[in-house]
Amino acid sequence: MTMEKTLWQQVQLVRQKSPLVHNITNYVVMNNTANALLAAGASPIMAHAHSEIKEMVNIAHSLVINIGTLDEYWAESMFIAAETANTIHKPWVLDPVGAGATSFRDQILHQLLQFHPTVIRGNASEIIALSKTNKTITKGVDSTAESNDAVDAAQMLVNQYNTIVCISGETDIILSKNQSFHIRNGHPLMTKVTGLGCSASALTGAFIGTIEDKVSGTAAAMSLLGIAGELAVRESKGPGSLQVNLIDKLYNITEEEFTSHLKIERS
Ligand SMILES: Nc1ncnc2c1ncn2[C@@H]1O[C@H](COP(=O)(O)OP(=O)(O)OP(=O)(O)O)[C@@H](O)[C@H]1O
Ligand SMILES: Cc1ncsc1CCO
Ligand SMILES: [Mg+2]
Repeated sequence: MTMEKTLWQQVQLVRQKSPLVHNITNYVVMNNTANALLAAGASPIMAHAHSEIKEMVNIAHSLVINIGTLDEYWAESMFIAAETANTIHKPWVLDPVGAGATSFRDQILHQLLQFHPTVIRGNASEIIALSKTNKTITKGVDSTAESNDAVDAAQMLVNQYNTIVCISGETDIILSKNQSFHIRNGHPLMTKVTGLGCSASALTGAFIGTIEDKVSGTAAAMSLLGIAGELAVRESKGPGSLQVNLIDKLYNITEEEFTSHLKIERS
């Protein structure tokens, strides 16, 4: 089977299985993230109360931890969730929003890494900062580096934490121990809608909660968002309509659209 077909089958599998994705994410993107998951066929739940975290991780198919609007209470929620996921082998995604911006973020991220995220998805600045907390170049939550600059940093994270790393940007680069993907879909206007990286992480959660091959699942999730994004841009007047059109495209995308627009290389 071609890679295009395989990844499309995974998109369909998420629609059929409708995985429950437990998100501990930030206040900015909760709504868009839940809508992106629903549009792709998954079932989102946002929950962070300490009293319910363990049960929620147990019933969910996957967990997504996003430190965007971190505070002390939520940090503890994240530790409980990540520890539970690691213990019961539930796949989980770490989105290190704003890594390197403050020592608080870096400290929490360092602790979360000890629970071996299945996938880490961040922009290039965040991945670099995550690997070298002593030399930070993150400026807020937007990337100031290119995906390529972050490859060495990502490789280090892959080896040290036995994880998959996805560096998002103009090219999405997915690295694991034995294979890598470069995906050249998406559109620059996507950086003008808040939280599309967060949606990428959440979709990755839905796919790794459904698909056994976590690297391929990550590639399918990133391909879906990139293609849906570039097709949605064609129907948009600016970031406002893009946000809405992207949700529609995640829901409506056809096999023909997916397979004919996919720009992916595997190595
Ligand atoms: N310059 C670009 N050209 C084409 N597509 C892009 C570009 N930048 C981002 N994208 C698309 O947007 C997606 C989200 O990636 P991005 O790196 O912007 O996330 P992020 O910085 O974490 O965003 P946020 O923190 O706002 O959620 C990428 O996977 C890609 O499809
Ligand atoms: C703008 C912003 N600030 C904290 S989280 C977030 C959403 C993008 O990650
Ligand atoms: Mg981000």
